[in-house]
Amino acid sequence: LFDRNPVLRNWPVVGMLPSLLANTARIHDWYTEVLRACGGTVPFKGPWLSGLDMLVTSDPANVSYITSTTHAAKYPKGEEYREIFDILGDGILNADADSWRIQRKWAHMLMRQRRFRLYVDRTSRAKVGSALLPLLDRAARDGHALDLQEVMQRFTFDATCILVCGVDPGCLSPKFPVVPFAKAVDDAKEVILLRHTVPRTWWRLMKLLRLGNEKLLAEASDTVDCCIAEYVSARRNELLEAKAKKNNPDEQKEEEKEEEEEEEEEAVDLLTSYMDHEAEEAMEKLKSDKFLRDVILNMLVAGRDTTSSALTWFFWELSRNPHVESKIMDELTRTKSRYPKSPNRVFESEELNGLPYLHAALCECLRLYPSVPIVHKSAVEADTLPSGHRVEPGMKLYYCLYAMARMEAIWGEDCNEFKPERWVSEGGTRRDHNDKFFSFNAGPRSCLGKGISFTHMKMVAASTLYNFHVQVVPGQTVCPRTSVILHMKNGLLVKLKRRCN
Ligand code: HEM
Repeated sequence: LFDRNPVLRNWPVVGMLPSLLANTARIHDWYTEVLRACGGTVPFKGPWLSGLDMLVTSDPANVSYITSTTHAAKYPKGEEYREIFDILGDGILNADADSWRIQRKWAHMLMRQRRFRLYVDRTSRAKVGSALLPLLDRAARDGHALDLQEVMQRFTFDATCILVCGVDPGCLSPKFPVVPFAKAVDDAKEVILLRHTVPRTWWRLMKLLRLGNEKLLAEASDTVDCCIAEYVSARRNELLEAKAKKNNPDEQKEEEKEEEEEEEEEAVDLLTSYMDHEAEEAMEKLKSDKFLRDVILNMLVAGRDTTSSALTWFFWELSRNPHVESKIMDELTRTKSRYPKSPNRVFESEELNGLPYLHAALCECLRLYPSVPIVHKSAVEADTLPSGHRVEPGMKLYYCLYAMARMEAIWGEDCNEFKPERWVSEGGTRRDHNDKFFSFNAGPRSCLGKGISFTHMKMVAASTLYNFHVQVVPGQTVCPRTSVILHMKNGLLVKLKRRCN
């Protein structure tokens, strides 16, 4: 089949690698074409003895199987993934087995606490009101074009840093400053992508010698370590001071008085939650500097680019579907602001819960543009997938979510269209797409930040749309970049116009 298949040819010795290399620049669309032509699952053959063989699938039955509670342990991230993403240390994104289980348990517990959820609501609202809207307002008054992708990346870097470590790095300032921490994370991402395209022995050698891209990665890693160490030590000192105050009866009384006056419920970032947790004994290992460094970096990586990618594609789709924008505006204008005289309306988290059409439009955006377009797994034992394909121990498995969204057999003839109605039911949002919507992964390794990301996305989308009309500058080529995250290749230039509400 493959030898005759025009989209994926299996050559002697080099296998299917030439086809892959020829299509790297449009990898997601190419995988879509290949998977359509091959019925949804295809064994990819790399060059002989290269270890590049893998099974690529967009079959929802396979993905449900691989991610299910019963089978997930047979399909971990694996050693190779851990080595490529070594900058993530032993963090949750990189971990398997017991290490993953313990981290997942604690992260899940701390992220579900009311004080953390309050912190997410308050800080994202504050960031939208104090940084995002003023920046858009200035661009609207000056009439100059902005790269919306850059704006969204800067917003989510700050917002995620704030909720993870309680520090605002100030990326989203009018002059778009270079923030070493953010730059280091970006540099690391680029080099990690390149590691996927060269033989392992080659980049291992470069790493050992600290040469070329590997030198850049090593420097980025040093910067990340340095910045996080500062955050951790600052927070430790603050907590020590707070504890000392608590032990001093006079100061404690003063504090209680202040707290009564403020009458605001406590809200804290994730780092403080880890350090301040009552189960001191059990948490001792989890409070080490190395552990906290890995938690911070993994959460930051998990939360930042995923949310900004979704928001950028969302505004692009609205510009192509004005009827969807009108429906969202209808929904937004039906809600009443508590501060009608404020020049920039920032939505409150309670208001965001009552916007089913906006929710549906964001789900539809994540269906067509899954922020993580390809998810990697590796098999630990022999198995047969629901599609009938055989899996061997050590085999790599890729599931392509971008391709899955574009399969008529899965989403119907209109699969390529942006249709929020797919997600609307009489009672609100439809829940019956769980068997084919995997943008937040599924099963025991499903995304822990889904709720946070919806808070961020809705806060940004509602507040931006309510105050401004976002006009995409015509004549741009909009397509995905070849990256582990579904960024736009050339960014998205927009102009803003203030709305008269
Ligand atoms: C639109 C936004 C987001 C999308 C589409 C998304 C998607 C995903 C996906 C596909 C995975 C599985 C990745 C894999 O196994 O390789 C994942 C895992 C994860 N996500 Fe998200 N994510 C988003 C936002 C966030 C945010 C804001 C946070 C937290 C700040 C977060 C925290 C995590 C964590 C901790 C995991 C690892 C879970 C585990 O392995 O047990 N995510 N996410």
